[in-house]
Amino acid sequence: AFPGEVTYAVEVAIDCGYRHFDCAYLYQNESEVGAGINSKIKEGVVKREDLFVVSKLWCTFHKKSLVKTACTNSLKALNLDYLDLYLMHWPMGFKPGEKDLPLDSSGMIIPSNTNFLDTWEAMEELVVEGLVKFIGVSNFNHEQLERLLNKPNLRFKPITNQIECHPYLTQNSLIKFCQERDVSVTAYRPLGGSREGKHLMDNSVIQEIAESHGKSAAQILIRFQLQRNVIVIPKSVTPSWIQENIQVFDFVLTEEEMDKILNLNINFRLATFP
Ligand SMILES: NC(=O)C1=CN([C@@H]2O[C@H](COP(=O)(O)OP(=O)(O)OC[C@H]3O[C@@H](n4cnc5c(N)ncnc54)[C@H](OP(=O)(O)O)[C@@H]3O)[C@@H](O)[C@H]2O)C=CC1
Ligand SMILES: O=C1CO[C@H](CO)[C@@H](O)[C@@H]1O
Repeated sequence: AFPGEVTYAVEVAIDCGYRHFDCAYLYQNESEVGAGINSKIKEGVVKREDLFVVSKLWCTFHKKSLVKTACTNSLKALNLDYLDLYLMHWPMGFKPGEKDLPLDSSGMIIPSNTNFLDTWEAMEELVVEGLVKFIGVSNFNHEQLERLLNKPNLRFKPITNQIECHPYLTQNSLIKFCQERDVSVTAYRPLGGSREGKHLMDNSVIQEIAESHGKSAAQILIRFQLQRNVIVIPKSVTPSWIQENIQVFDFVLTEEEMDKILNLNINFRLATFP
C-alpha cells in the first residue's frame, strides 16, 4: 500500500455506504483507517454512531496486564474514543515482545503460557470501562467457543466469531454451532484468495451463477454469505471494486444456487500459522 491508499479507500467506502470497518493492530494501518473515518465524520457524511468499528487484540498481548494497553493503542491509532467491537484475534497467545510473530530457531511460533479465559476477563473489563461496546472472538473452533461460553462467571458473551469462510471452506457445522448459541458469524477472506495460482473467483460454478445474474463473481461470493445470515467483510483498496462489492442487495440466489456453492467445499484453509 502507498501512503494514503488505505485512508482514501475508507473514504470511498463510506461514500458508497459501507459502515462496518474491520481493523486490527496486526494490519499496521489503523492510523490510516482512522484518518479516513475521521475525515468523513468531519465532512458530516456520517456520525461516529453510524459506524461499526472493529479492532482485534493481537496474540502477543494475551497476558491480562497487556490487554488494556493494546486496546488503547488501537484507539489512539484510530483516533477514536471507543470501539464498537474488540475481538480476540486468535485463541492462542504468543510470546510478548517486539515481534508480532515470535519464531524459534526452527521457524515455529513461540507460544505464551496464557489461558484465553483469563484474556477474556481482561476484555470484559474494557466493556465495563466503556472503551468498547462489545467483545467477540476470531478463529475459535467449536471446542474453544464452548469452553468460553461455559466459563464460570462469564460477564459478557462473545457477540461474534470471525472465521475464514468462503465456498472452499464453507464452515457449515461451525456456523450452525455458533448460530444455535446466538453467536453471530463473520466471514473473513470471503473472496477466497488463491490456491496454487487458481482463484476462487475463477471457479466455473461461481462464474456461471455470476453470468446468469449479470453480477460479478465477487458479488456472488458476498451475497452467498448474506443469505446464510453470515456477516461478510470483503476487503479492497480499488474504488471500482469497493463500489461493486456493496451492490449485493438487488438480487437473490436461488436455493439451488446456494446448494451448488455449498457443494464446492473442500475444507481448504488459507490462514494458518507454523
Ligand atoms: N480474523 C482474522 O484472522 C482475519 C481477518 N481478515 C479480515 O477480513 C478481511 C477480508 O479478507 P481478505 O483476506 O482481505 O480477503 P478478501 O476475500 O476480502 O479478498 C481481498 C482481495 O480481493 C481483491 N478484491 C476485492 N474485491 C474484488 C472484486 N470485486 N473483484 C476482484 N478482486 C477483488 C482485493 O484487491 P485490492 O485490495 O487490491 O483492491 C484483495 O486482493 C481483511 O481485510 C481483514 O479485515 C482477513 C484474514 C484473517
Ligand atoms: O488477520 C489476519 C490477516 O491475515 C493473516 C494471514 O493469513 C492472518 O494470520 C491474520 O489472522
